[in-house]
Amino acid sequence: MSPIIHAQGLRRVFGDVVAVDGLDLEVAEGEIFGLVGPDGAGKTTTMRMLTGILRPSGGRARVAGCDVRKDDEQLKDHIGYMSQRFGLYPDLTVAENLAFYADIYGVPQRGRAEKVERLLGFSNLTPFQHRQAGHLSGGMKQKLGLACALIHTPRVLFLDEPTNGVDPVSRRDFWRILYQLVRERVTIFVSTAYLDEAERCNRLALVHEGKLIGLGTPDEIKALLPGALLEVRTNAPRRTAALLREQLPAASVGLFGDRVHVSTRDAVATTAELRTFLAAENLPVESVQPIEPSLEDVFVAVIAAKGKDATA
Ligand SMILES: Nc1ncnc2c1ncn2[C@@H]1O[C@H](COP(=O)(O)OP(=O)(O)OP(=O)(O)O)[C@@H](O)[C@H]1O
Repeated sequence: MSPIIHAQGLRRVFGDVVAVDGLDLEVAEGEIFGLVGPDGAGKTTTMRMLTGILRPSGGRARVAGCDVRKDDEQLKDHIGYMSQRFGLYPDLTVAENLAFYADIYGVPQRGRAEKVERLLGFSNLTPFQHRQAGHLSGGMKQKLGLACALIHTPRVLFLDEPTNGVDPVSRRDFWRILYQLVRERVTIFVSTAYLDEAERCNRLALVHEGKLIGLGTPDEIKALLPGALLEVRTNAPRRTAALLREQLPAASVGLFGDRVHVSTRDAVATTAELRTFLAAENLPVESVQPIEPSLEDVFVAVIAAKGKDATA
C-alpha cells in the first residue's frame, strides 16, 4: 500500500535560515507518526508544508494522494490541522465553535447534528457544550480544538504540539482520544517536544536543526544509543554531571532530576573509572547501575555526538 504521507527532499529556507533541510519520510495509513525535536528544529515549518500552507523551497511531498504544491485546495478536504495558534472563538460556546468550523469546511447540514454530538461525546465535552470557549480549562480547549479539526472527517490529522502547556492528566486524556481515532483509520502526524509523548507514537522522526537524525519505532530509536546506559546517584548530582562531562569526553552525560545518566560503550570500565574518579573528588557514589534508555537519553546522546562531529 502506498504511504499516505510521502516527502522527498523537502526543504524550506527563510533568508539565511534553513528551517527544513531535505526531509525524507513516509507515513502509512492508520499510523501515529511523531515529529520530535527541540524548539526551532523545524517541526512547524514541516507541518505547514505538508498541509499546503507554506510552499516548499525544494523537494516534493504528497499527502492523501495530493501534491502539496499543486493540489493544495483539494488537500484541505482530506486533512485536519490543529496548529499551535489554533483559533477558537472565546466568546462563542463550545457548540458554536464546532458549528463555525462546520460552516468553514462546508460540512453538509444533513447529518451535521449527529456528527457534532458524536464529537462532543468523543472529547468528553458534552456537559460543557454551552460554555464559552474562553472559560474552558487548557486541556478542554485542546480537546475542542481537536474536535473542530475533525468536523469534516479528515483522513489525516496534523497536530502541532497539541498538548503544549497542558497538565499531565489532560495530556493522557488527549492521547486516549488519539488512539480511538487511529482505530477508525485516521492517520495522525503529531509534533511534540515531550519525549514521554513521543514514546506513544508508532514511529518517530527525530529532527534537529532541520535535519532528520533518527527514524523508526521508539524501540528502534532507543537502539541508536550505542553501548549501555548507566544511572549514577550521588548526593550532589549537578556537580557530578559537570565533573563527569569533563572526565569522560567519550561518553555522553545527562542530568535527569537527581540522577546522572552516562551512556558508554564499555559499562564495566566506565563504572570502575567513575567510581575511582568521584571518590577522589570526595563525592562518594551511592549507586551505579545499568538502566533502559529513554528517548530523552537518545536525544541527548545523538545531539552530543553531532556536536562532537561538528567540532572534530
Ligand atoms: N516565517 C519565518 N520567517 C523566518 N524564519 C522562520 C519562519 N518560520 C520559521 N523560521 C525559522 O525556522 C526555524 C525552524 O522553525 P520552526 O518553527 O519550524 O521550528 P519548530 O521545531 O516548530 O519550533 P517551535 O516549536 O519553536 O515552533 C527557526 O530557526 C525559525 O526561527
